[in-house]
Amino acid sequence: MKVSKFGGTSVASAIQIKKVAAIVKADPSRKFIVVSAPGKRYDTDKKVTDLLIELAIAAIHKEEVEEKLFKVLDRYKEIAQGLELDDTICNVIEEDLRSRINKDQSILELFVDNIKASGEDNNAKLISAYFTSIGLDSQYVNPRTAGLLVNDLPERAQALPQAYDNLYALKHLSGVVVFPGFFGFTPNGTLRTFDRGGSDITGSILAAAVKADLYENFTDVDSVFCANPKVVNHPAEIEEITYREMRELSYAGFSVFHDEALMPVFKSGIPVCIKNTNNPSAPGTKIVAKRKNNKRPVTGISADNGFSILYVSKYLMNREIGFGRKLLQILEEEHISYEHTPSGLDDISVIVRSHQLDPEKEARIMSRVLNELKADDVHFRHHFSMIVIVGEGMNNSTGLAARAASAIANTGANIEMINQGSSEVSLSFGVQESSENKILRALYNEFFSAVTVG
Ligand SMILES: Nc1ncnc2c1ncn2[C@@H]1O[C@H](COP(=O)(O)OP(=O)(O)O)[C@@H](O)[C@H]1O
Ligand SMILES: N[C@@H](CC(=O)OP(=O)(O)O)C(=O)O
Repeated sequence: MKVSKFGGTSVASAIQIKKVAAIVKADPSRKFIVVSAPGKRYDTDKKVTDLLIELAIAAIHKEEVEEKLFKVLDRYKEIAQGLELDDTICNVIEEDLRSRINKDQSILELFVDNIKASGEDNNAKLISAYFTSIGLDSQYVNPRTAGLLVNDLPERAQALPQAYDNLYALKHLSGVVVFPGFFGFTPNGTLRTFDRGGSDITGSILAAAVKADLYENFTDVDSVFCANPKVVNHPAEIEEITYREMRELSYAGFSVFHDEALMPVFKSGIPVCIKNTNNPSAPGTKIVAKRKNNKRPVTGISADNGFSILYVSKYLMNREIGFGRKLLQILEEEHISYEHTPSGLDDISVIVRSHQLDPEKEARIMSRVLNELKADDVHFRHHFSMIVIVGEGMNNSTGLAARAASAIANTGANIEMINQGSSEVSLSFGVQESSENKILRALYNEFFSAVTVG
């Protein structure tokens, strides 16, 4: 039995949803269908989730919401018409959305999460109605009724252990189950969404809970590529990749699969297959515990921007017991998580995602580091990208860091930071954001050109 998740691009229009139905019909073992909100139909289009965020913000600011509401409703109407569904489903969706907008706004994150989640919730209702209309025995299942329990982190919820036992019971439902991705409920009934792109997480939780044989993740590309196809021309396809490699690459910028979606299936040993809704006969990419083919040291190279560096120097830092702990504690108290901490004898840098910072926070942190840690120098630098080279074979390969550094140097770009992950499956380079794409292309040429990918 399979859990099949269809991403935003796969459910963005009536034409796409017809392809989904054909895929589901073609294989009776596809019992659990997890769906996203309608995504982009073309490059400059807006995802319904983004339209819903705009709607929620307008409501919070007491602005006129009707126009924004109709932008969302029109997407569903166009889909319903293309699928030849009558008005009933659109009326259900409009009523649902209006009731969410009229909810209490005293806790803003709760209000926004509730509106955001309607994207997948209403799409699941619509897709189930369509399946039924074409004679496919199907039912929409609500995550609350099903017991998808999560902790109380707004926009970043995580499943609670109890969720897996609750969802196991869905195995006994008849027909195809259509399940909305992206959100769950706390034990006291509060709706919480996962991180953006989090329908992948729902699919993984469900696959682990019902002990699926395979978790299929349908998207708009034939496979996971060795590098972002929007930056590198025709990158090589990856046939098989380990959970560990995929998590490193997803976290560092491969937007095709959410990094947090790997843990539930990894723990249960359920293989994942990334497939293309527009070309379902293509074999796709398998994510597995152990790869057969290890002939190349590097499996993929990813890049992501939006990083800042906190630089701290103090003479004799190496002799001071607890300096690193105190520094990280200051960040902890500002609710900032960190990515890397490369250090020298008298200095340390902390790499953080820039979206966690603002000018006041930065000023507070710098002042505390100067006053409490008596640092000689402290400052923030912004607009950095992290380029990460990943491969299970890297720990047995000599000279790889030198090859990477020289490929980067040949682009004329400066390396601001190098970090070898402790697991030795990854090597990260901090570079200026403006050099990101040319470095990614140079590294791709260094490690992949003229090599057969297995
Ligand atoms: N290394 C990669 N391999 C494949 N796709 C990638 C990679 N890096 C970025 N992408 C992008 O991820 C996109 C698919 O992810 P996403 O837009 O989240 O799809 P969905 O709508 O199915 O959730 C692809 O269209 C592709 O442009
Ligand atoms: N719709 C949500 C969740 C999601 O997973 O979407 P997608 O499958 O389009 O990445 C978002 O845009 O974040």
